[in-house]
Amino acid sequence: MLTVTGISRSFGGVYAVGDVTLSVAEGEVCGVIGPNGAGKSTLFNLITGHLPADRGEITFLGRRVDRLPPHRRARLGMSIVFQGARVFRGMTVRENVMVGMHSRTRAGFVAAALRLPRHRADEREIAREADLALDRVGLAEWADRAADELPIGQQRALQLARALCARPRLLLLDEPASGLRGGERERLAALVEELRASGLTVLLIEHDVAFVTRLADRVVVLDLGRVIADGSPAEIRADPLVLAAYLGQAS
Ligand SMILES: Nc1ncnc2c1ncn2[C@@H]1O[C@H](COP(=O)(O)OP(=O)(O)OP(=O)(O)O)[C@@H](O)[C@H]1O
Repeated sequence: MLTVTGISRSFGGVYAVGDVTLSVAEGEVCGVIGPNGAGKSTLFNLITGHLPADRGEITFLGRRVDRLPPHRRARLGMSIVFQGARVFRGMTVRENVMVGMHSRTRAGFVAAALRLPRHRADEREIAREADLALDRVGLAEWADRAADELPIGQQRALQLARALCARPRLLLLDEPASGLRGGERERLAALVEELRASGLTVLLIEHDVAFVTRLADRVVVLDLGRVIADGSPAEIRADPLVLAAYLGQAS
């Protein structure tokens, strides 16, 4: 589904991501882990197009996408949940999911501004889709509550619902477990498992090794911008290079 070949990006002459090659197969959960500063967020931004690459190729569903802007990649089926994304205060949970869906409607901005009947029909359709997404992430009964009243774990689920409304093929999650406690982490992991079971492909970038190795079919390990290991969670846990990279950080 996704192939990244020899992608590189430097800042001030230092490679944040250097010659990284990886692929994600349809239906799998692929994890990317690495110690602080390993280049995980940079790699994520290169894949989504929020950062241009110095070199390398990215193909998605058989198409070269590395020159496309982020919204074109999104339209092809990449949906992103950014690290630490917030909810919009003063809006309900449903309205939070509806934000951003208006650009896809038939009636468009003018009809919305004038509140024409076409716009009202669009609003109903968008609300219906938002409710379906909320149901998928287990938030249906919270739809009319203020979004900022949700506990943080459910705010993460809300962000997933927003990403699902774009009907993605590939879901990119940047450190979704950060700031979550034990029980919330468990619920998020179960949710990612459910989404995978429903046919979504997931690329998961995480600092939390236990969270990734529990969920991922395959794990790619970055250190200092380079891939140092690529294999099953069991292979990764036993890899001396991986252990050294993490122990190096702890010392
Ligand atoms: N916009 C930028 N300008 C300059 N240097 C940057 C920029 N973004 C990242 N870097 C550098 O690139 C390297 C990789 O950073 P990156 O944030 O991708 O790592 P990471 O693995 O996501 O780390 P963390 O787990 O701490 O989020 C770091 O040395 C960082 O300082």
